Amino acid sequence: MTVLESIIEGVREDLAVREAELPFDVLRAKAAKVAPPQDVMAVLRSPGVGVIAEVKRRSPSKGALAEIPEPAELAAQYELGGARAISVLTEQRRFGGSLADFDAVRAAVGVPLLRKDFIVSPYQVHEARLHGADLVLLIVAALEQNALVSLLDRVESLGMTALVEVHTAEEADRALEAGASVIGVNARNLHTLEVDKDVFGRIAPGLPFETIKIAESGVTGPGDLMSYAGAGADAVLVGESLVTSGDPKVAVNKLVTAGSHPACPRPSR
Ligand SMILES: O=C(O)c1ccccc1NCC(=O)[C@H](O)[C@H](O)COP(=O)(O)O
Repeated sequence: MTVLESIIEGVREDLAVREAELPFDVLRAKAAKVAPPQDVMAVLRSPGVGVIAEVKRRSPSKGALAEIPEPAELAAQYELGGARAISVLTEQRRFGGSLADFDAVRAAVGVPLLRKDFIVSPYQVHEARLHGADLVLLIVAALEQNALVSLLDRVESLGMTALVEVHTAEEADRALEAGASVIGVNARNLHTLEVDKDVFGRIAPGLPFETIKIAESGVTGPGDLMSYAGAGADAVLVGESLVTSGDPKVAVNKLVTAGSHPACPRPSR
């Protein structure tokens, strides 16, 4: 079993518990009453290379990263530093996240929020909406094509935006066939955990100009942002280097400053 398969096995077990506690129909009805999501496409198309800053306590690849006793405080620092959006990991077993973290962050910041989890069921999409998500991650490697199409449609039917994550050219083709408008190219192979920062540069130039392109993982500072920008990134998604920085506001702001510098190559939208 690969790392991704084992994560999903745990996600399905935890999901079954939540479904038993709050039936799908009740969840859907509650989610329908939540204030509508933000126009994430407009935010992601704004000038400069954006930073999506992640609340990430631990990971299968690195183990414990940061305690983050107050995710709301971390997120507020990200927002003050200029993050364009914030990603909150809600998977508990491997990443130490939760929907309670998501709620705390939602209450603390105004920027769009990404529910970063291993979404395999419509239940999780409505759950994301119930908790105020604007963006939902869909990982191509975790989904059969029919499921990808149907979850993407569901995310969009609820007014949210799907960040469709790929790691290979074949997965990028599947994402485009499914109708993805925002594609994240993850440098991390979720089966082996190997990080290859050149993957973005191999895949992104082949994507349509109008597709929003997000470079995920392995960003350690402005140099990485600049090189992802040179390969066509509209935004970078950063976790580890921010949560371990000691000063997340400054660390985000260094990236934001690099992404808005006139010398930073970026798509003119
Ligand atoms: O981070 C991991 O080890 C990991 C392992 C298996 C599945 C997903 C994983 N991470 C999710 C992410 O995509 C990253 O949290 C995100 O791109 C930020 O990456 P980084 O800046 O390298 O923390």
